[in-house]
Amino acid sequence: MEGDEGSSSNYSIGQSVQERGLPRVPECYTIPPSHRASLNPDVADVPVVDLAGLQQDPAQRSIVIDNIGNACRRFGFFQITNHGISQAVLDGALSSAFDFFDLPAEEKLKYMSNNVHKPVRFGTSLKDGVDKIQFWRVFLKHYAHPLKDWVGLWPQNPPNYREKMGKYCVEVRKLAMELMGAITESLGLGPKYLTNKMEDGLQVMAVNCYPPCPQPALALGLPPHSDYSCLTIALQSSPGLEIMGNEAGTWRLVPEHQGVLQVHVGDHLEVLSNGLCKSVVHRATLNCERTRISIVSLHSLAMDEKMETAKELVDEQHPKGYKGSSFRDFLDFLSTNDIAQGRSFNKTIKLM
Ligand SMILES: O=C(O)CCC(=O)C(=O)O
Ligand SMILES: [Fe+2]
Repeated sequence: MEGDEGSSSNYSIGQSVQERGLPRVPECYTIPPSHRASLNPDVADVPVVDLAGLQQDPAQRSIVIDNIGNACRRFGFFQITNHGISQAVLDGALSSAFDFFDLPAEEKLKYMSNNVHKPVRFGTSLKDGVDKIQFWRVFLKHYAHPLKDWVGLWPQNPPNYREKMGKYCVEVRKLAMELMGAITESLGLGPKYLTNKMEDGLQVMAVNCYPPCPQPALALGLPPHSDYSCLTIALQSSPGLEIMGNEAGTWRLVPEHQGVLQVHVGDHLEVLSNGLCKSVVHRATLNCERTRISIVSLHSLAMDEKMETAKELVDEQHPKGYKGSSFRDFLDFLSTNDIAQGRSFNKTIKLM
């Protein structure tokens, strides 16, 4: 997530839960009952948008654009099929991520850092010893666009990580650009409204690994948050993502469909659209059986480029609801605020 909560651990990351011999978790260190996940969650009824029509005649294209626009306004979230990224590329990215997290701890700890400004960093929310396991996740984050500027800093191990993850990053970015065009078109701003700014924009990959958790009902993988991006595209190895329904506090599990990708409206798209699109609040839940990986591609404007509300969407009835902010503003906020404690950058940029 573009927001995380410290990164230190006494665990030797990559060992199985059994090898770590984790004790049971004292109640006082688990998340409060009101924030715990159900082990039998309701399933979300979220749109699955078939992107094939985007390449077809104008009538087909406008149906797909309407579907995307409606999903962004109603849910801030949708899933996509026929997105053009082959199963082999998706599987390659996932397997290189699994291989990375399977490496011996020393190899991963080379990238360990708490500094949120670092372009490549490894971290963990398995906090400070065996007691405090509110959040049960290890992650690797790295910048990805332009690939040639960053790929040389990515892990050299496993040996195919750069190639397999690099291929996925390039393709998923192309897809994000296409989706952003469709979304700005659905807002009446035209398909090229953000193209130039997105060309120079950031792509940050959050590769998350949630090892099996002995008590998944007492912890979470990631706390509730919305992404500080324009648009996020996520690929997961198995279910675990939950989104908040329109009624606050109602969590729904995103159902699994083979080959499908998940699209989240991020805070910056909410700002651009003057609140017409809502960034989706989501969290990652855990299970006790298998490791889950999610590969999250966050797309935003350049580091110092402020996202402002489109003036075309502001009038007397719809006054500007947000102040402009850049990705760097967010990182600065993150380095001094603990998002796991409920601090949200999004709230600080709302004018009303
Ligand atoms: O693991 C997931 O499905 C969610 C990850 C996420 O929300 C993030 O990295 O921002
Ligand atoms: Fe997220």
